[in-house]
Amino acid sequence: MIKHLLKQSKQSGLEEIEHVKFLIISKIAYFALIVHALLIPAFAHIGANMLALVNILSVFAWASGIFLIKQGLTSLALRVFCLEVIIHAVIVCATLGLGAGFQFYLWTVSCILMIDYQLTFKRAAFYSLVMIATFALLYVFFADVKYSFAYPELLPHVNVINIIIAGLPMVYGMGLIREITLSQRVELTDMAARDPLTKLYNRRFAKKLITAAHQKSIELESSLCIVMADIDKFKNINDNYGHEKGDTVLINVARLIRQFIDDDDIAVRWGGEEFLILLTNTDAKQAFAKIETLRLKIAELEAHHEFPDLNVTMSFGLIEWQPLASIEKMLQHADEALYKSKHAGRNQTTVAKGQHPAFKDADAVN
Ligand SMILES: Nc1nc2c(ncn2[C@@H]2O[C@H](COP(=O)(O)OP(=O)(O)OP(=O)(O)O)[C@@H](O)[C@H]2O)c(=O)[nH]1
Repeated sequence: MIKHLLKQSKQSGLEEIEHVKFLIISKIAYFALIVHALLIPAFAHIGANMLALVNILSVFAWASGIFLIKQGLTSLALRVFCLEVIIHAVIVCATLGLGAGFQFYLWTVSCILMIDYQLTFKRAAFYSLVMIATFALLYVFFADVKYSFAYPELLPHVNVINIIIAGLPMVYGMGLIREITLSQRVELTDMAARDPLTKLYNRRFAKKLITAAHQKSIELESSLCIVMADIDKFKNINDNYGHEKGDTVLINVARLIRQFIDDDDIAVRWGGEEFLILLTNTDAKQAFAKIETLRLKIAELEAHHEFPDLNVTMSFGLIEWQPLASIEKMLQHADEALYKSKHAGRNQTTVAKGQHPAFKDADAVN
């Protein structure tokens, strides 16, 4: 239920909490309105006419609150509900005694007040403490009030029902805060790990992933390839078609790379128009074939009706990771291979010198 509500809410952060709170409070308000309306004949039936009258006022208070919620004044509605609950709890306890359990709603209200973000923390805490003090004072002043109406045998059941109904919003509220906190933590971790434009991993975060993938490849004795990739003449794209189009090209290239790699592979926005791809379980020969396919796909990418003459190509440099070599050394070799691709005319893939038997005779494979 909580997850369902969170999914309904598209906002993030405090707005998300406010929106979910709005959904919950709306539901609770309708529920309370119906319960209070049903209690009017019930109280009249047991002879507690005063309570029946109070319940009419309560129905009016809950209906006003619902109206305020519909006007977008959720926080004000919340305060109306809190006031209603306090006054009602005190009057009911003074009339029926504490055995019916209506005093427990004060605890519910004290929790709800703490998640009213329009109140400062100090003020919310103060009001909550007033609720708890009121709860304690009820035991001081009304401990001796005896139930003197019809159906006394039902009192323990009413007590249990009130305890459960009063407790549910507290458990529900804690569950809600827990889910929101968890989902926001995941969101924040993801935001810290990814480049906002391309949604690929950013360089800082990727280093951890690359190190972990390297360790794993050593343990499994599997091959691992580092590929450095750079969009050709990207400055010209910006200059000729505008920075926004340049951004779109970056997004489209990143999407293609993401679609192209396997689940265990890692794609990183390494710099402005430079990307790093880590291909796991892949030797240099396989990586070369794979990257060549990607290169051709990228060259087909920007047949854009708006800019029919816009060609996007990429140059690549790749190296198979020698298990004992450092990440810095491997990145340096992959960069050198990329530089060779650029130097040899761009839109090509170069395998770093002497890195794999399949390429042992070649300085570079273009
Ligand atoms: N639109 C856009 N441009 C960016 C972004 N980051 C970097 N750039 C631009 O990318 C361009 C990179 O240009 P250069 O490093 O000269 O390289 P190049 O034009 O791609 O030439 P070669 O790499 O030699 O093929 C610069 O003009 C940067 O302003 C970005 O996030 N969006």
